[in-house]
Amino acid sequence: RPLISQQREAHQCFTGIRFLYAHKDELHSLSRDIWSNPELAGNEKHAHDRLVRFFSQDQTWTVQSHYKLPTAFKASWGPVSGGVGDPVLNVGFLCEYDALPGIGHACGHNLIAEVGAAAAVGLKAALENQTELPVPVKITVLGTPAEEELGGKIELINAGAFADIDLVFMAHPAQQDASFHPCIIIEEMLVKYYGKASHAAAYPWEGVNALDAAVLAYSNISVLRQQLKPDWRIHGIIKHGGEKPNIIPAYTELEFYLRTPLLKDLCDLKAKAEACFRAAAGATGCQVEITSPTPTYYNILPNATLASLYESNGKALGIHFPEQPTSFCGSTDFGNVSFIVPGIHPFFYICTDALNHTEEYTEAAGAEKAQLYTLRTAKALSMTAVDVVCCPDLLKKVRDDFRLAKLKQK
Ligand SMILES: NCCC[C@H](NC(=O)CCN)C(=O)O
Repeated sequence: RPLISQQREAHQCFTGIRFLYAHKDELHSLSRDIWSNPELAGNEKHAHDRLVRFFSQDQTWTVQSHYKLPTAFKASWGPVSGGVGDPVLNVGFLCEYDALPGIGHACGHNLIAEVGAAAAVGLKAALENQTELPVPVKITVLGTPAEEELGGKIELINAGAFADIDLVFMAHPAQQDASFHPCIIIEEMLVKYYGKASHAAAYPWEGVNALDAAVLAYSNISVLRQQLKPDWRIHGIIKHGGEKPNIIPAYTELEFYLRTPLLKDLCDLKAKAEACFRAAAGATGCQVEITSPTPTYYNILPNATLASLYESNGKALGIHFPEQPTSFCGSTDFGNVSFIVPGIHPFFYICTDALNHTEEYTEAAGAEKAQLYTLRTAKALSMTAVDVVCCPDLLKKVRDDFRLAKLKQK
């Protein structure tokens, strides 16, 4: 690229970084407030209102609260630069903000909200007053609730919220920095056993024990696990196990998560798991009902160009990317987004060795020392967005990677 374009781009990045540095306390207070008021999937009212206020205070953002879902929102800015009538490039940033039952922000979604908001306002600062961008650029921030459960992004996809977005950026706290980690497919299974109550001492022979069915189901799955491929996962809990020791349980409920890297493997795993659940019903004489209450979360599609840009920008900011990042074997509804819009979902270190979904991670996600890493991640995302909006060749490569990654899934 001509030197003049590179210099202009470097200047834009610098402006974005300086803006984020100047607003670091405000950004920390945003995530700290969300962290102090943890809310479960679909109930993130406080976080929603806080983020809506954050964007509304700058009147250049157009903010839609309760956008398509009660606790989702949309904030849009632009378009800026480009010729009148030119197609607009709409750059999306995602904020998650749901917490976990009992342990608060143990997955650091308060920091995801901060990263998404910070990267968006950083990009806006970088692009403001630009008159020579190759295409007009618009920024859209989507508040995407209910990642830990329900699949808020999938509902937003189905409601058309991603239809006009061209690129999508978010980042997730973990144990290490990684520009890409695949995240695997997940399907939930809810299993209900119906038996018959009876006095457990006086007339046990009259009862049909739904807890026995649940225990057998749990054991069947544990035995099955020995024969599964190393990268498949199946794990669950007994959600309802009866009322009282002297009442033979007439009803029990289990919730299981099934995960595989490939969709075709998920079908095999589902069939094996169902056989385990039905066998437990047969052995105990219970009726069984098996459902999948939430939509399937897909694996994340890689985008090699975005990942390599993110790594270069991250390294320039001091981020260390291990050669072989240890695997984070979780799942996310961002996977579904990655199938419809080119995007990136890097992971970032937050100055702790604690593991996600533990109380120690909750502590770390609210700590001051996570801030340097969180804002550095936001800066790397903004810089990556600047690279793509300033260089049509890169945008083309990003789109080519997206098409190729989808083809490889078939
Ligand atoms: N019911 C969906 C669970 C998703 C959950 N996601 C994560 O832990 C990663 C991001 N929060 C999971 O168990 O993988």
